[in-house]
Amino acid sequence: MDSEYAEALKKQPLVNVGTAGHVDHGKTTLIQALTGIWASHHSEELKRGITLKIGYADTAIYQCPKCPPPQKYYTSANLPSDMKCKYCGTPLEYVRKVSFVDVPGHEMLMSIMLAGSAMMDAALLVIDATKECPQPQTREHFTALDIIGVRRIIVVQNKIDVVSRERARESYNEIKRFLEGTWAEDAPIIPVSALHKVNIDALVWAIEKYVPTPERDHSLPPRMLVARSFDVNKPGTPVHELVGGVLGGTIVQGKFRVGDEVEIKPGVKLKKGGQEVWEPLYTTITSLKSGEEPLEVAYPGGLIAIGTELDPSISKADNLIGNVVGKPGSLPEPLYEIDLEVHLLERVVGTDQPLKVDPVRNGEVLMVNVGTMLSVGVVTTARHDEVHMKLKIPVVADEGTRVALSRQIAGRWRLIGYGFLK
Ligand SMILES: Nc1nc2c(ncn2[C@@H]2O[C@H](COP(=O)(O)OP(=O)(O)OP(=O)(O)O)[C@@H](O)[C@H]2O)c(=O)[nH]1
Ligand SMILES: [Mg+2]
Ligand SMILES: [Mg+2]
Ligand SMILES: [Zn+2]
Repeated sequence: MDSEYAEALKKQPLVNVGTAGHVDHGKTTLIQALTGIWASHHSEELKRGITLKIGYADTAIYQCPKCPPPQKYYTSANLPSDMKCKYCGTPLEYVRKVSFVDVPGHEMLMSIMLAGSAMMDAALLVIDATKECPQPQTREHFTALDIIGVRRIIVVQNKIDVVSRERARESYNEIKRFLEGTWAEDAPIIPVSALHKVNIDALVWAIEKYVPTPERDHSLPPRMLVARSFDVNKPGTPVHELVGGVLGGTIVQGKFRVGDEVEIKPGVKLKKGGQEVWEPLYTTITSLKSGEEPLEVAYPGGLIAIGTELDPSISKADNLIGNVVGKPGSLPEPLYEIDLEVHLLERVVGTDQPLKVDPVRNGEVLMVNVGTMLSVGVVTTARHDEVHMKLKIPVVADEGTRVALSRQIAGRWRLIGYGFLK
């Protein structure tokens, strides 16, 4: 391990754990129990009590070297101020930082869940023990994790504070039956109360056991998926004090350094001779941050904020969501048309009653999720599993990348399958 990476282990999370699950099952409450942070703070989210955007919160995990698991585990959310074990008084040891990516469960917000899952190394599938399992978005998010390739999950059976012992057992059996015969059949199931912070140490233990920090090849050309973008200047800031646009996202490979030249693709939309075209942006990284921690070099893991010299009006209000950041010349060309090898699900799982998935038809409009990019396109040819589409917003991805496909059914986008980019 090089010394720069050893330093990064102390400063930034190097693993992302996401949430998944039906609306109101307690995903954001669980992230708060783990991190101490309410990750869903936009005014509209607070007003409506539902998560609308991708949320983030980091936590640091500590352990007591003397106590057994799960009691030995602590997080930033319950760290004693004297940094000593509350059972035996031994000074606690730092283990690692973990970043949590919180997604909405509402059926209307499936595209945001798909973008969020592009950033996850593992997921917590949160299931409300008071409700029969599976609920529609329990099924749909579970399928999405499979499609995006997040095949490391911990099932969190939540709200055990409000169920009888009998219902808890029944709920456990429903979960077991739901997972039976799937890739997640042996996933651990941890009962908790996110609201009352019961058994959270057992969940931290499961995260330590089942979600190791991924080993990555840091020599790959760097790439970041943009999940947020901002103008961080307060209104009325004098021109000479303005700072450039900020991009928030997760690095999927390689590492970025302050001072690096970068390209951002597909970039910004322009009109040229009546045609909409996207022009890449070029800029220099002026700062890097993981949470509040300034970094010289940033590795995959957590939400990294990249400060740039871009005109902040370009990056304001999440304008650059879905873009990919890399070294100039290293990113694939934006694709305005795509060829896909399509694999449809047998059933639409996000509806109340699962429906059969009809084949892809010529002329129909599909929603396409690639990384954090959301686009829609018209199918121009569909022959068996070969589909050609014209996209409204171009996507930037390598050959072989998995693309999630959704179709409007009764006014809602429903996941129907995936395709490989040819
Ligand atoms: N009794 C009880 N209530 C809980 C628990 N966890 C969450 N809740 C409540 O369930 C409701 C929904 O919680 P959220 O954390 O917003 O659920 P969510 O899954 O993030 O919801 P969306 O993001 O909108 O899908 C809130 O009223 C929480 O207080 C729990 O362990 N016990
Ligand atoms: Mg939420
Ligand atoms: Mg809610
Ligand atoms: Zn102890």
